[in-house]
Amino acid sequence: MNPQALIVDDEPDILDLLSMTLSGMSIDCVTAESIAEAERLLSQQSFDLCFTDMRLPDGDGLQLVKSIQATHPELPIAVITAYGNMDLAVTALKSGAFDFVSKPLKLRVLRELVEAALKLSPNRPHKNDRRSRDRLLGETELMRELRGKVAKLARSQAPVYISGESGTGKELVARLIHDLGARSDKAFVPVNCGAIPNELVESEFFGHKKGAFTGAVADKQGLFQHADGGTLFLDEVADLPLMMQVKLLRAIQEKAIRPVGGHEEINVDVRILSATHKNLAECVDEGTFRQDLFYRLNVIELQVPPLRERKADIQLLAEHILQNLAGKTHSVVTKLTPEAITALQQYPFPGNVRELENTLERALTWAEGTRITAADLMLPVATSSTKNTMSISALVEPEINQDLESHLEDQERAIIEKALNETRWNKTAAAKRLGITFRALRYKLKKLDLE
Ligand SMILES: Nc1ncnc2c1ncn2[C@@H]1O[C@H](COP(=O)(O)OP(=O)(O)OP(=O)(O)O)[C@@H](O)[C@H]1O
Repeated sequence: MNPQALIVDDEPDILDLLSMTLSGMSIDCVTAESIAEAERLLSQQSFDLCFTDMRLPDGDGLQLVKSIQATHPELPIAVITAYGNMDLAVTALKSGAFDFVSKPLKLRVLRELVEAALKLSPNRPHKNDRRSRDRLLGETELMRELRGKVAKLARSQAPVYISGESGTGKELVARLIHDLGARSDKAFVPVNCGAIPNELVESEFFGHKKGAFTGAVADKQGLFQHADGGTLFLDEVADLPLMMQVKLLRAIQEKAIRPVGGHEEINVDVRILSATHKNLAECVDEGTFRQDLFYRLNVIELQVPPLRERKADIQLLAEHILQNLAGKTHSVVTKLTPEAITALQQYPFPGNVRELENTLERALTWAEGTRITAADLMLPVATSSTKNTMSISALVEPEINQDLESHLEDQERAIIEKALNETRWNKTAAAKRLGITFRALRYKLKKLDLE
């Protein structure tokens, strides 16, 4: 049987265009001219997809989005909005619409939307639930809730802004949203926005034409093209230079990009997920992040809680990490003594799950036999503060005869070395722990002769 679509609209032109396009894709269409008629049809037969106009004779499309959320949460519903009415589109996405299309309808956009919607078959969530439980571990209420939200967001095309401290699992969450959704057979492209030098950022995102600048020896595709049909994950999005923020906003709005040195626009169909460990709303207040872009990225915010708020999951996570490490080295799984587990549960983990991974990997090198003791963990003495900052208490004893500047440099060097050691010289992770950009860290490494 062909997939069934319900189209709710009272404009004959739109009805015709939609019916023709969908029929061309072997989809059977049933039309309704009002919310009441749509609800009657929904109670009588099952549908695979629904389109609704925003303005209907007996109410607005949002009403229908909400009632379908309540009665048929598995049914993808797309809203048709007037050209340029982004506010309404965003509200619809927040209310649970799968996606939106603006008038005048573009056939390409319509087809992509329909294809994505049809990939979400109603019996997928159960399978998904097991899959996400195996990857995003945790049995605390917080983690169950998070997995529920991830599964729901995977069924939508809405941009999601993932907030949370460093190392909490934001990228893992983004990957899951992609893998459980309709775009999973296309690429998931993660990009660390803070790690791209300013002068290259535009060409990294949009690609360039041969000869566009010195060194552009051949045409090159950008990240948007790599992610076409899939998902672009903008990690550390707060670090994006302002000039690039304007261009990114345009690309998202137009669903098109122009390579550096190119004259033609290229259509792209990309779902945008973003994250940062910074407070993006504060960045907007401080003027370092554009409000309009924030509004477009943050259609839905998903918070990943810090590890210290889900201590009951620490043991489960630790055992899983040790199992993985044993698998990598083909050795017997090392166990934690009860004291070691207690020590882990009492430590605030400012670096969250990533710090737990690093702690256990380091402990393995100290552990004797197949047991990790509390001492092997070498956890820093917890400071009273549980904030996501490092303890910098007396890293380097000041020399009386030292001038202030070289003393500060020594302190800086010691803190940076500590962060680098704790992140196994992963500069991106170290920069995050230090609360500075990748670029700033690179500069400091050079200045302090640490490279
Ligand atoms: N709930 C979890 N279950 C299993 N592994 C997890 C979980 N949360 C995080 N991890 C692991 O912890 C590490 C850090 O996670 P991830 O890179 O997703 O964090 P992040 O919040 O994106 O960090 P950053 O802010 O530094 O970019 C990864 O190896 C990830 O697989």
